[in-house]
Amino acid sequence: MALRAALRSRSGLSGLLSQRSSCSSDIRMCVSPLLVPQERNYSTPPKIRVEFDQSTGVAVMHMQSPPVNSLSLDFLTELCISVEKLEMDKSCRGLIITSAQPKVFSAGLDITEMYGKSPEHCGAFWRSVQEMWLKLYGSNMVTIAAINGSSPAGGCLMAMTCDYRIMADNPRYNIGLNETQLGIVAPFW
Ligand SMILES: CCCCCCCCCC/C=C/CC(=O)SCCNC(=O)CCNC(=O)[C@H](O)C(C)(C)COP(=O)(O)OP(=O)(O)OC[C@H]1O[C@@H](n2cnc3c(N)ncnc32)[C@H](O)[C@@H]1OP(=O)(O)O
Repeated sequence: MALRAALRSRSGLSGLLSQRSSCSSDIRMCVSPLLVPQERNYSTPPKIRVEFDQSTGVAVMHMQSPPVNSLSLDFLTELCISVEKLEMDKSCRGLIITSAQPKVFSAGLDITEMYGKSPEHCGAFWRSVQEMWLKLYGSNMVTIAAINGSSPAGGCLMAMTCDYRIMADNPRYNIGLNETQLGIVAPFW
């Protein structure tokens, strides 16, 4: 009940979704082995910003990777580490994922990760995709995708792994799986 109330409160969804076409502890990190080699590059701004409200137990994760929050290896690694850190904080019971970019929740997998890369990089990339949806789908937190923009393909996958999805009511925003149109076949898991 408290969580539901919290989600309706100022840190909740109404504010996030009202942005239609323009948006304007000490925890020891326990990072999965898959993520260890991918340390954050501190010369670039963070792609994920997390606001955790201790009083409500709800965290809001803002995806802020311009222009379209495409899911690159770096982005996914940062996202997974953020989820893991929140997961370890038992006072965090709810997670809202949303976009800080105008008009786009996430453009899906970063197309530039899919060509001209070494087999090792491709392997790491696809593992990070798998890690992302496993982490969100298996999370103990109540997870909500506040979809405040278009969310094709991998963006849709990310939303689907959450417990709840709420999408801004704007006919310009689309969501769905378009892999067949693109000629991409998701690898066997
Ligand atoms: C629980 C179940 C587990 C099993 C899972 C099985 C299912 C697997 C599904 C997961 C697989 C997913 C595959 C993919 O995700 S492939 C990526 C597919 N994505 C797309 O096709 C989206 C393409 N983009 C768009 O439609 C539009 O860009 C947009 C998101 C609607 C935004 O439109 P807008 O007009 O605002 O912006 P632009 O189109 O001008 O784009 C701005 C710049 O961003 C670059 N861009 C866009 N999308 C991507 C991308 N995906 N990767 C990399 N870069 C991207 C675009 O090129 C522009 O760059 P520029 O300014 O340099 O030109």
